[in-house]
Amino acid sequence: MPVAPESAREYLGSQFGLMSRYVEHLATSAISHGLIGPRERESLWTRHVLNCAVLGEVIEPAADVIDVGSGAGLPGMVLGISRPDLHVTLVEPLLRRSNWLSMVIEDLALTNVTVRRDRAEDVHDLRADVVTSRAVARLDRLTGWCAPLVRAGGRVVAIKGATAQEELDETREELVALGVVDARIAQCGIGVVDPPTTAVELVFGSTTPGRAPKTGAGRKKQKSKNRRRSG
Ligand SMILES: C[S@@+](CC[C@H](N)C(=O)[O-])C[C@H]1O[C@@H](n2cnc3c(N)ncnc32)[C@H](O)[C@@H]1O
Repeated sequence: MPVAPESAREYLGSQFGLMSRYVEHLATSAISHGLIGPRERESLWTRHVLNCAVLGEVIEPAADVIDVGSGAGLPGMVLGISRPDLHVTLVEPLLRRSNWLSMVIEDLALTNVTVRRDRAEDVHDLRADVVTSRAVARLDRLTGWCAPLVRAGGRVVAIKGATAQEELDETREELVALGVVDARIAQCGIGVVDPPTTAVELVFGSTTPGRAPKTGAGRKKQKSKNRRRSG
């Protein structure tokens, strides 16, 4: 099994044992099922688990979290394990991945993590204080999917690489149109992971965010529907 760095033991405290079991699943069945590349095996603890666990630094106690595009549970499963106070829903559309996630939840007996097999944009009945994601889509597209899942005053927290600021600058207009009232970049895990994890935090206003405005054909369809209704 991949050897955990000392910082993992210190950082995770009482949750270290459970996280080690999750890493065992990542290093075995997640690789054999093609959810994680075999070359990632030696860096599971640093590039994946700790990189995601430190995101907990910007998530308030007992928050409801939706993780969009969880894949092998990154960052959602890691947050659910490292922070048992959170209630986490993993949204993942692919059957093989969502089945694997359910199997891990059962094996670890996690009562605060559930899986929803769906695309984020097709989820209409869930809202959370924080919507997380890593490596799923560019910020404007991702926010279009995530905004309807955020409670009024809540946040999207997306792990991004070194280009976070550039992506934020390029998409600012679209983000404002989607209801974002404040955007900032957080460095998480200073002294725990090197480099620290860069996260973009998008704060939504006090009114509930809606779906992305319809364009072209969608708008026309809606107009003619309205005409039929009023006629
Ligand atoms: C590159 S993987 C990243 C997985 C994981 N977040 C990580 O960092 O390792 C992207 C994941 O997003 C999922 N995905 C793609 N489109 C999605 C959508 N519209 N809604 C939710 N998940 C989506 C894919 O199935 C895939 O598991």
